[in-house]
Amino acid sequence: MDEDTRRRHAERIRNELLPGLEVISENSWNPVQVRKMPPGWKLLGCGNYAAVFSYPGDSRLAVKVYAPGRDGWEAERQVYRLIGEHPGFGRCHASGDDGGKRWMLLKRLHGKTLYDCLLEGVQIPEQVIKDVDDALSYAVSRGLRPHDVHGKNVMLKDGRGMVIDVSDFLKLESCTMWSDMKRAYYAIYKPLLSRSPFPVPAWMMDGMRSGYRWTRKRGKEQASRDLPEDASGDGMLP
Ligand SMILES: Nc1ncnc2c1ncn2[C@@H]1O[C@H](COP(=O)(O)OP(=O)(O)OP(=O)(O)O)[C@@H](O)[C@H]1O
Repeated sequence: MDEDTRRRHAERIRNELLPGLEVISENSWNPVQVRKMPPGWKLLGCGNYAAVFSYPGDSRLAVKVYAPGRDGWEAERQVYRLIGEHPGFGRCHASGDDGGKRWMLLKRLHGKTLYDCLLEGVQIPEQVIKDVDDALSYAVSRGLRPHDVHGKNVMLKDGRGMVIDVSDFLKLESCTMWSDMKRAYYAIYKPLLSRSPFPVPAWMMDGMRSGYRWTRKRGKEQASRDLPEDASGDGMLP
């Protein structure tokens, strides 16, 4: 995207979207809420930190606006700068902080998250796993540490996989979510579900997520107990 186009989009976001927009976050463990939104802009989704909108008149673009009081904007900008252009990731074309309203103009991603594929019984090809592996190796080669890569943060589009959330890639602690996900894919999904996938009920997905969260928490507690006393600071934990 050239500099003029970038400036034009930034002005439109500044003048048309931000003045009529109210995104609030009550806490960091629940999705933000959009209280007010100007006409013509449509909500694509809410995370715990930010809301993402479609860009009127251009289906290749999306605008992410962070809720006041939620950090992550600076780190996410930095990660996108380091990633540059790669088919396994989105892209940030421009960003700004206008009177505390922090936004990013992103490449809009069209597709289905792996979580939704399971819920809807959509087949997840092995290529997705390979694409995400490639993307994460590339991220590591750029000095990043992939973090929080799980079924809701990986998208399937035309048989290919893409990582949609890179906001935690500067965190120092290691994260096993993607290797756990891959293990489940090869041990359970590929032999049992990949040939004739069926919709996995939401209650079962929620049960698996809770079980997984509980196992991770137990693992971390165990690891912290196993550390020698002078090495038990949080930064040492996996
Ligand atoms: N580039 C994009 N194109 C289309 N939709 C997107 C894009 N980025 C995010 N979304 C949608 O917006 C939702 C929220 O975005 P995202 O997960 O990045 O927010 P967040 O607050 O940073 O997330 P988290 O709660 O994981 O920290 C996503 O679940 C997805 O539905």
